[in-house]
Amino acid sequence: MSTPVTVTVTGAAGQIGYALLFRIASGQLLGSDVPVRLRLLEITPALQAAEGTAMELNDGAFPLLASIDITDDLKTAFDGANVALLVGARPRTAGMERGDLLAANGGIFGPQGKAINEHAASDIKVLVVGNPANTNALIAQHSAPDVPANRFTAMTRLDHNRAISQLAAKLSVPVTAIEHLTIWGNHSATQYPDLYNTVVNGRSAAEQVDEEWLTGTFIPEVAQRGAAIIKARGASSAASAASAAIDHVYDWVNGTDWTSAAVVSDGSYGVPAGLISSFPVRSADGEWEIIQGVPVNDFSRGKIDASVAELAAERDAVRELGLI
Ligand SMILES: NC(=O)C1=CN([C@@H]2O[C@H](COP(=O)(O)OP(=O)(O)OC[C@H]3O[C@@H](n4cnc5c(N)ncnc54)[C@H](O)[C@@H]3O)[C@@H](O)[C@H]2O)C=CC1
Ligand SMILES: O=C([O-])CC(=O)C(=O)O
Repeated sequence: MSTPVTVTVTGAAGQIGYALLFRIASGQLLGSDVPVRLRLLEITPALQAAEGTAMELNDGAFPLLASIDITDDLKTAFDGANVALLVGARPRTAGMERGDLLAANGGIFGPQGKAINEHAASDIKVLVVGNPANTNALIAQHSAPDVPANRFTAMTRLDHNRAISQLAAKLSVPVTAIEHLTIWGNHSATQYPDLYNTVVNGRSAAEQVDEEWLTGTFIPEVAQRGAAIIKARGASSAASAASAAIDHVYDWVNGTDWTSAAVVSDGSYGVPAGLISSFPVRSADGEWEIIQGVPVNDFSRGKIDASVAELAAERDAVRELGLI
């Protein structure tokens, strides 16, 4: 058994937290031989609910769960953290303008980034799940100038997994037959799931589906899947979001040849350096690397540019608000 890894989860009493914490405790986040210390950050009124979740975690008698701390204090939450899952965010409510949403989230992700800068372990890895995830990650990253920028990531793995599932169903193949799928851009309705570079049983996926399905069904259904889940369930995706967060961190720590993650752009594929955008990535030795040389055709170029333009507009808006 290795030494325990400290994992901080914000918004721990929320829906995603409830699905996520049990999977972390069971060893699925880091590996079946890695003990974890959980730090649960919540706002003060939700501390009691977080205590309830902690009671249930204890009742799971997980062999890998070394300790659980519950707090509303940022320093306590991030002190010595090796992995931070930033799930808690301010949701958009009726009548709220986009600027208000960004400002409210700046008030959460700015101080959390600062606390990570000051108190987290030197190997800290951050995954932002709370929406708008890419721009919340950008705010946190800018508030942590001493942490390497590439430690801040945002989640597009749920979109990636949704796209794999939709394609597998369409082609009547198992999900394991699908390789090299990429989500580009923002975790929003402008995201672009790219089938031109996706390979299924050794052949291009785009060649195995008709163009009408690709543009008229697949792309919008992947991009709007979150809204479809809200309509059907009466609540937003929680277990699937938690599952994708597990996949993202597991692959970051343990390595993968190809997946999708929103990482800080180095200018690859014409995405302005500094934006946190989804790319095809691989991971080795605990570091994401943007996969180079993926062909981008004219159709893909237009879709990627549109999503990246939205990210740039969000960046400009938070810059105007003084959040970065
Ligand atoms: N990137 C992605 O693919 C996905 C992102 N999401 C986003 O994840 C976020 C969480 O979703 P749910 O768990 O369903 O929401 P939820 O509303 O059930 O839970 C959020 C929790 O965060 C807490 N919270 C709020 N502000 C906080 C702060 N400053 N510090 C610590 N905790 C705080 C709340 O008290 C609440 O318990 C939302 O922003 C949602 O839009 C959801 C699904 C997919
Ligand atoms: O819109 C939401 O809160 C949920 C979300 O991001 C998704 O399901 O992709």
